[in-house]
Amino acid sequence: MTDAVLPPLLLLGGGKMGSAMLAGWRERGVSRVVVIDPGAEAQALAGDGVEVVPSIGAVPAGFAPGAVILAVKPQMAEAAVDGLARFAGEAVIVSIMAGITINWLAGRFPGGAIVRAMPNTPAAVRQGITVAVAGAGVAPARRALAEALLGAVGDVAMVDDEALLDPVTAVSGGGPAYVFLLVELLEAAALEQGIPADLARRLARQTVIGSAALLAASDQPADALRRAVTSPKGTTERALAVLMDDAAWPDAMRRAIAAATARSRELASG
Ligand SMILES: NC(=O)c1ccc[n+]([C@@H]2O[C@H](COP(=O)([O-])OP(=O)(O)OC[C@H]3O[C@@H](n4cnc5c(N)ncnc54)[C@H](O)[C@@H]3O)[C@@H](O)[C@H]2O)c1
Ligand code: PRO
Repeated sequence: MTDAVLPPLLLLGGGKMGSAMLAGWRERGVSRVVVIDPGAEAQALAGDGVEVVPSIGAVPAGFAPGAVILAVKPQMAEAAVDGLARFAGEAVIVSIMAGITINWLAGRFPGGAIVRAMPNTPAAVRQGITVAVAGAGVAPARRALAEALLGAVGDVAMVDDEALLDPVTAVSGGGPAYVFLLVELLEAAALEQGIPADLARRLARQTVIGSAALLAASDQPADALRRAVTSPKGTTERALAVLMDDAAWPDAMRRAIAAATARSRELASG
């Protein structure tokens, strides 16, 4: 399905994630996209078959999208989807909003085919990973279209259990933030050890970029790649002993993921 011709699309919210996905659909040769976004910045998305309108009322008359993608903040979902239900007869509804459940969406798109998904920002460079779940009774062709739209920006895993979306949001949805924090912390620690600022930044960035590329290119798991860096009685062993002291890093990561998972569930309950 990933090479299939994409139908006209309606995108609600052309912010960070919406615009990243739009770039992927453009690469796949989508013919027409209407983006609803009242923000001035979204105007930059217009051109080459993409129209940007400020409200649902301004969607061109007769426009019949094959999919409606919901990419506004969960807190504004209620107001933002008002008036969109009329598209649900023809279109699959794909939501990427954190914590917004299929049940909630079914209340706003009665009888609609709904797919709930959680992508991440590496989608902007087509290196994302999205986990998605289709609502009950979504026809295979609509499910496949949703998968193709999400697959335009990276890997996709379809699952059957919607409850998985909360920990997925914590792990891969927010995951890039934890990696970028690592870059920030590495840079700060380098500065503290007297490395000049421009070199500290270069070292921190390229270490994470290079490590990710090595992981991608290698057939070895992460722990083997870690061991390959860690010489017995060497410097890395000393550093890892600090990070793992009292299970500091494992414990912090466990608590962080549990906290984000709980927040995703909170968003779901309103
Ligand atoms: N940023 C991430 O890492 C990430 C990852 C996965 C999922 N998500 C989900 O994607 C959604 C969008 O997040 P984002 O980071 O792109 O946010 P964002 O703030 O960058 O984008 C939201 C966009 O919605 C627009 N908007 C506001 N009100 C609107 C309305 N009534 N109608 C249409 N558009 C409206 C804003 O102008 C903005 O451009 C959220 O629900 C979030 O949970 C985000
Ligand atoms: N960003 C969104 C949030 O922080 C969802 C995952 C990544 O809520």
